[in-house]
Amino acid sequence: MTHILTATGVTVRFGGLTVIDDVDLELRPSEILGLIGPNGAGKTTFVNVLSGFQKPQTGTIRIGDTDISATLPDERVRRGLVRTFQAVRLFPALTVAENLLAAGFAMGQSRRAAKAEIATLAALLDLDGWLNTEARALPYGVERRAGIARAMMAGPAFIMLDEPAAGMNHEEAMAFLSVMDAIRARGCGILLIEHNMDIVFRLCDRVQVLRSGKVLAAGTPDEIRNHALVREAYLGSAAA
Ligand SMILES: Nc1ncnc2c1ncn2[C@@H]1O[C@H](COP(=O)(O)OP(=O)(O)OP(=O)(O)O)[C@@H](O)[C@H]1O
Repeated sequence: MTHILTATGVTVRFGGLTVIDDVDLELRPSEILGLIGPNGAGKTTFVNVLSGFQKPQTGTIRIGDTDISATLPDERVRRGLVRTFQAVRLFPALTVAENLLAAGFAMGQSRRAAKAEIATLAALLDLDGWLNTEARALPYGVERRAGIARAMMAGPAFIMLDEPAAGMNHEEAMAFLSVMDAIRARGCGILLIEHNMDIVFRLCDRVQVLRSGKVLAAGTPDEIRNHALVREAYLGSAAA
């Protein structure tokens, strides 16, 4: 059975401010869904809700038919829903391999199983030459790939990436495109928060646009690129 990640009717208020207003979202296996919108639109807050770090006022999160709305972040990871953060949070004094091993142990994997997974992910994410480097010494793009590898140690069905290409140079951003394709090829659905529209339009199967906590538009990259409201509200002349 194909499980879909579904969020329905999510609303989040901070004091009197509604930052997410009745938002729905669906993510399928092997799909890359872009979540875009201006600063403060509510993208990170929405990922916090999906990952269990933010309790919404209303709304339901499901994987397949299972309602996971009441579960804690760790439980969601065990159910196959993982995320990365805008700031990569590796243990700085541990090597990349040690960081990944720690993530495997946290999932209850044996040393042997974790090491096999590390080898697979290192090849997938082009980390082979970096496994014995301390996290604090990693170049920026490599550090972000290591953060994704750590999240992938859980063997997720869905991964949510919060601005994974922020601060990457052009070469790193292009390498990042093939990393996303490799993750998708494993059957993993990807929710991608990204400000780089070149990356979003190249990678995503569908794009959902948030503005002021509401869904402004949703569709294929072509539909979004040509959507009058989106062009006006967000893309401006950059979409031309
Ligand atoms: N813990 C909080 N308490 C109060 N307000 C918050 C909190 N977290 C976020 N906000 C507000 O909620 C709104 C949405 O913020 P959020 O970070 O989700 O937007 P975003 O779309 O991810 O923006 P960016 O692209 O800048 O990361 C903003 O107005 C922000 O100031």
